[in-house]
Amino acid sequence: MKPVRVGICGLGTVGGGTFNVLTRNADDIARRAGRPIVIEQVAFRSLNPECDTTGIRTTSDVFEVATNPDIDVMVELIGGYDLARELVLTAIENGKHVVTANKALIAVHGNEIFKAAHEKGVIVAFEAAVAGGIPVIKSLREGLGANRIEWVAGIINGTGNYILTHMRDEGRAFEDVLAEAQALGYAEADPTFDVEGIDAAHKLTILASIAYGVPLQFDRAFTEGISRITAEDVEQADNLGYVIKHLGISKRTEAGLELRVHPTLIPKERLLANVHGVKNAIAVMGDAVGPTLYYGAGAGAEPTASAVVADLLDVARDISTAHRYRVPYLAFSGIGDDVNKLPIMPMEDIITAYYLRLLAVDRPGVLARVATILSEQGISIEALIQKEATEGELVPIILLTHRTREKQMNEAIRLIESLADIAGPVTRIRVESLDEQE
Ligand SMILES: NC(=O)C1=CN([C@@H]2O[C@H](COP(=O)(O)OP(=O)(O)OC[C@H]3O[C@@H](n4cnc5c(N)ncnc54)[C@H](O)[C@@H]3O)[C@@H](O)[C@H]2O)C=CC1
Ligand SMILES: N[C@@H](CC=O)C(=O)O
Repeated sequence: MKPVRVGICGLGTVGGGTFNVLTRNADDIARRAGRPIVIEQVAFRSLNPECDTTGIRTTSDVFEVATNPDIDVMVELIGGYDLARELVLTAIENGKHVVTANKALIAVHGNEIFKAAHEKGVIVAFEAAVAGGIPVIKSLREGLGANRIEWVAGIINGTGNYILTHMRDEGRAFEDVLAEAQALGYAEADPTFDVEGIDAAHKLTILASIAYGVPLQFDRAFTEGISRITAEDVEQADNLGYVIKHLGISKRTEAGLELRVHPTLIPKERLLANVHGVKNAIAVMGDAVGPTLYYGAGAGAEPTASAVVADLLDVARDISTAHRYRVPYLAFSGIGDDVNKLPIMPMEDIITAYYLRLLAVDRPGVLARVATILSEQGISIEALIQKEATEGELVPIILLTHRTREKQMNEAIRLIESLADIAGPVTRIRVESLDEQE
């Protein structure tokens, strides 16, 4: 059968991995796809020393690939928003299928890109955009296609989980572990995307769109990163029986969809609490199947390449089918008026339990004043740790609350921070028991 001809744009971590996996496993891939998948052209700024491009057409102009009539599928691995958008739209305009690992691109410009692809009858596949090598998009789109999805929750940033794991287990400094994750090729070009939760919010936006059949709404996601987590929080969470993980959480509720990314206390015995290093794990609850869990490498050259090449295999199989019969890539059906109108809930309406850490002046009555504020907001305390005070020092007070509405907690924190006995901002970490979820 006629080969599928691929053009790769970008030969960095993922581009290099994709090039090497496609080359090394060419025979197996051809057997699985029913036809060979060949690299026709590669565009890069500087050659990746791990890739032997001998005999392959190369260029420094990515648009040469997007417009090359000898190419069936363009693989976008340059990253970023604007140039990648222009490149992908050019490839679509030129009738090419597109495979990308670029979650920023899909989360922010996906609605426009899918509309263009739908009109042109081409495929835009993006398995590698969420959770590296874990086939969670395929699982949601196809394996769980019979289910009404109730919630999706998971660790979806490998760099962040790598940092939290090594800070906890080895007591290492944040910056030191981040530099290591960058050297290993896990981090984004701008690592603030990893540590401030933006990358995870991109991924959660994509997962929610597929899970519930809603348009991509990155601008509605609540996003908080791990940069303010201290060693003290990690230790106190441990004392209370919890582990701090950075989670993306999306739940279907009667009021709409929750879409939130933030550090979270999870009970130590939960599966997600035991996912370490660069590994990601996503739990999905379907009404028919119940809870399911997807686990594996969330970043890195060849794990991510595994997902990119899986998309190429899908494209190779799908292009022999009329496009209206293909599994829709984004939501439930074509891009049009029939999209699901489930609203994204305001963060103020989210209900969860909280871990609070405050620094208090050691004076009689301070705890009573804090407890009164919480009680006046209808918030009850589940556990409390107050450390011994040393003369003249501020005392950390750790509180674990029962579930309450975010709006009430915002007001309680505002009032606590205004007390003369309290120094500095209150640290708040949300708690997910995941009880009803696993
Ligand atoms: N590194 C990882 O583990 C993962 C990365 N991704 C995504 O994959 C994409 C690529 O990421 P990495 O490979 O890590 O980045 P990278 O920075 O290692 O590679 C990007 C490559 O594209 C090249 N490039 C950029 N603009 C170009 C242009 N105009 N013309 C030619 N070459 C150009 C750069 O020189 C670089 O070699 C990003 O969208 C990223 O979010 C997704 C999953 C995992
Ligand atoms: N920077 C990302 C790469 C994969 O998506 C991460 O660390 O998860």
